[in-house]
Amino acid sequence: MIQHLLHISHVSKHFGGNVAVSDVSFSVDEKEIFGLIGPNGAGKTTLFNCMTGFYPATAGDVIFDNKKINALRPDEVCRLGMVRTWQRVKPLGTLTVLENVMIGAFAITNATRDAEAIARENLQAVGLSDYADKLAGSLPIGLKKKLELARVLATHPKMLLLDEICGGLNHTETDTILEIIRRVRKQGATIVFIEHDMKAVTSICDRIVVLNSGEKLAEGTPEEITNNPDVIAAYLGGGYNA
Ligand SMILES: Nc1ncnc2c1ncn2[C@@H]1O[C@H](COP(=O)(O)OP(=O)(O)OP(=O)(O)O)[C@@H](O)[C@H]1O
Repeated sequence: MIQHLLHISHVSKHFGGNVAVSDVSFSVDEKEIFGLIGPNGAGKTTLFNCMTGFYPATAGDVIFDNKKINALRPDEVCRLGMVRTWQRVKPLGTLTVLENVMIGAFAITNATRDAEAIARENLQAVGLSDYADKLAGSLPIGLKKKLELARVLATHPKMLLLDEICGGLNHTETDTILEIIRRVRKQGATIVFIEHDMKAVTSICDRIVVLNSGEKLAEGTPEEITNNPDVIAAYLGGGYNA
């Protein structure tokens, strides 16, 4: 039976007088790849921050795996199985690639040997095994994004929140990341994906929510979203060709 793994219920986030997210509700099912799209400043990252304990929501509830997680800290949310990547990837540059991924693994084990084994497994999963001993700071952006994926995968998440994981990548790098995401879903994870690259979004997402000025503008399949006149007017532009 398909179950909602995540339920966002009437979530709002205000920064003083600035309403960044306004009364947004939607649900994500187990093993879905779910897209969160919208113009710059629409509130996508703020919503991720409210979901993962980095910001308290001003109003509303975040229910993950049947638990209300509004008041939890980011590390507590991570231990429950929801983990995020950052739009601007910031690995610990003076640690090796392996050590960076081990930090993720320490969310699920205290044993260094186990953390190393989990880290190596996930470096292999993203194709970074050959870079294990390199300093993370020395990697180009495409490999840093893969490192970011390996780090969150090492926490063995039920749900991954990916914030522009394809941002700044070329087509080949994007395709590789999308292939990894498909594989991760096949292995049982659920994915929420913030992305501006509409080709990537429509090729990988089962369903999409569109935010605009903090409000939910539309929800549907990629086909419904790319043909929605309100979404075309607010985000995709008149020249968009579904
Ligand atoms: N810490 C903060 N303090 C004050 N305002 C903030 C803060 N974080 C975000 N905002 C504001 O909230 C609104 C939504 O920003 P947010 O970064 O969530 O949008 P976004 O959809 O992720 O945009 P982008 O696609 O450019 O990343 C913007 O007006 C932004 O200036």
